[in-house]
Amino acid sequence: MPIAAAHVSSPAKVPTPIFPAAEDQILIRKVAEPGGWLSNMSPHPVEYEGQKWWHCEAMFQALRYAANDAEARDEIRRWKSPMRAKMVAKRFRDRHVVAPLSDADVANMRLCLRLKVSRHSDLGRKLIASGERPIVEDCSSRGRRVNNLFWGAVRVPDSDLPMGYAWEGRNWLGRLWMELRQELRSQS
Ligand SMILES: Nc1c(N[C@@H]2O[C@H](COP(=O)(O)O)[C@@H](O)[C@H]2O)[nH]c(=O)[nH]c1=O
Repeated sequence: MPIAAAHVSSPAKVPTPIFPAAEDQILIRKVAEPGGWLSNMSPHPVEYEGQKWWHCEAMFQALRYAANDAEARDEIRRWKSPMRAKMVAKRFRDRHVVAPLSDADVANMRLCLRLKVSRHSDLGRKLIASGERPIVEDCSSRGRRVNNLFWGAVRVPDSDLPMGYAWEGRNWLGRLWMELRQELRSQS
């Protein structure tokens, strides 16, 4: 699927959703933690249009740059450390053709997750085996920043709820994983 150069748009100015925490939820936090295989920082290489990426994070960050912006894309692709790739990507941010947190950014994230499970079939099986468990990128320790509230969610204490807290955030990463799980299940 070719990636069209997308155009800069801002995320919709609508209130951030609040949703319940569930006892059986899978949390995406650090790679070494149980849900870490769902993180874009996990060491699962992906391939796209003949190029190999060490992890989804680098590919995702690079897709914000034009396909012919070799300087940005190649520099991001060099780094085996996902945090390093993410930080290096920021150097070129004035050349973004895909605006962070835009619809095109979400579409790119969807593509990264698909490539990850298509190359690592064990992850696809693990995803299906997770049944209906909600998947949430837990960004609580990183604070209420706009990107955290977009890709993930943060805990909001609420002593009236069974878990003692709810989530605030759009949780796009978790939602895209749940969408892919549904799709894989319907194909299996
Ligand atoms: N910001 C962050 C993580 N969040 C990840 O960063 C990506 C979004 O990048 P951006 O929109 O540029 O902030 C996306 O993969 C999201 O899941 N993860 C981490 O371990 N540590 C971080 O500090």
